[in-house]
This record gives sequence, structure tokens and C-alpha cells, in this order.
Amino acid sequence: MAGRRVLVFPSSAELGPVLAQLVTSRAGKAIGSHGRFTLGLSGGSLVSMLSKELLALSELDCSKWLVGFCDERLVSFDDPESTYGLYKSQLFSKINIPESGILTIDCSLPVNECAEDYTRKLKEVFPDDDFPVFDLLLLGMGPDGHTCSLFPDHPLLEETKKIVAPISDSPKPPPQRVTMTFPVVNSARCVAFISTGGSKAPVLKEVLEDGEASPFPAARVVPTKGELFWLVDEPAAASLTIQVERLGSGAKL
Ligand SMILES: O=C1O[C@H](COP(=O)(O)O)[C@@H](O)[C@H](O)[C@H]1O
Repeated sequence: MAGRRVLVFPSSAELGPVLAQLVTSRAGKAIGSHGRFTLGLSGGSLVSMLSKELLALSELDCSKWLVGFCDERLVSFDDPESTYGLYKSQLFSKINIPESGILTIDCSLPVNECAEDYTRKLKEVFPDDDFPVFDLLLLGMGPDGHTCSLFPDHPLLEETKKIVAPISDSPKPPPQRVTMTFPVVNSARCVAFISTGGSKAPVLKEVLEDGEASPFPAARVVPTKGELFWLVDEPAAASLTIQVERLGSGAKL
């Protein structure tokens, strides 16, 4: 697929520093061109890897960052399933991001209202865009091929109008969530998937090698104008037969 880069690292130990470098390089570029860096975060295994790698940098200035969530679980912030709660304890409390730079859901609302409220928050900070254009979205992919909270065979895969959608029947617990839709994901300037571990190998092969014929949600991530990276480790890449780039921890993106 034109423009897509599939980057394979020996292990997540080599992948992690390159993820941090990608974030800081796109942050520098965004702040230089429009004065702020808009970053969309996913949950799951990304939380601890990203937190660890960003905190390992000798200099990290997040004062001009605006962080949103690609999806969020509708649970209270002190629940161990809360993506915001995990980032708060592992990352946000340790960096200089202003509170106004973190767009959280209102977890006291019912799921439909929560999605509407998060849509309103995103529209406020992206007043000029029909669909918010994030500088960088960091995505994960489950072993079932889901990304954000967009699950295989779910009607939300066909959503074309909403910015944020509610889901109350997520096959992966917790069942109630809100998620960015594909039009938002595919409007980003840069999208990077981070996928590690052998449990991802079979689905990764189908997503990357079957192209648009693939039924998996992650295969529908094709930014219209932006960059697309897949950062994967050897165990996740074990079944791939396409051409990939093999990199080490010093790679610059
Ligand atoms: O439930 C979720 O799962 C995906 C994938 O997580 P991973 O642990 O397999 O990397 C994640 O990207 C998403 O944000 C989360 O809500």
C-alpha cells in the first residue's frame, strides 16, 4: 500500500525508543507549524510502553500538547479499566502537560450523552475542521483486529457522520465505551499502530497483506493525506511475507 511503512523491531525494547522519537519529532513539527501538538492516545498495552519511553527522555516539554483519547472506556477514572486513569498515574502526573491540555470524557454521563459531550469538546478545540485533524494518533490493535473501540462486524464500522460514537455492546469488556470514528482516524496527519507480541501475528498478516479486502477494522485505517506507520516487534511480524523495514532502537522517523 502506497505510503504505508511497516517497521519491524527485534523486540519491544528496541521499538519503544523509536515510538518516543516519533512522538517528539511530530510534536516539534506541529508546534513549529501551528503552535500546538494534538495527540490521540489509545489504551491497552500502549499505556505502559508509551509512558515508560516518554519519561525516559532527557528533555520532554508537553506544555503545548493537547491530548485526546482515540477511545475510552465508560468507567470511573479510578477504575483500573479507565484509559485516562492509567495515563494519569503513569504519565500525565509526571510531565508538564496543562490540565486544559487533556480532553477527558465525562464518565458520569450515560454512554450516548458521553459521546455527544466528547464530540462537543473536540469541536471546541478543532473549530475549523469538519472532522478533527490530529497531528498524531497512536493506535493499538487487538488480536481480533479491532482498533479504537471499532470491533469486527459492528455497525459502527460504517459510521460516516459522527466524530465520536457510543458503543454499549463492546465484545471486549467493559461493554460501554466511546470511540473516534474512521473519518476522524483517517483525517489525521500521522497515524501509528503499535503492535507487539505473538498473539497479534495471525491478524497482523491478514490486516497488512489482504489490504482493503481484509474484514478487520484495523485494515480500514488508511489516512487520506497523512502518514501511516506500523511499529511491530518480531513476534507480531512472524507470519508476514510482505516487504518490511527492519530497524533498531536508534531509527529516526
Ligand atoms: O480495548 C482496547 O484495546 C485496544 C488494543 O489493545 P492492546 O492491549 O491489544 O494493545 C486498544 O488500542 C484500545 O484503545 C483499547 O480500548
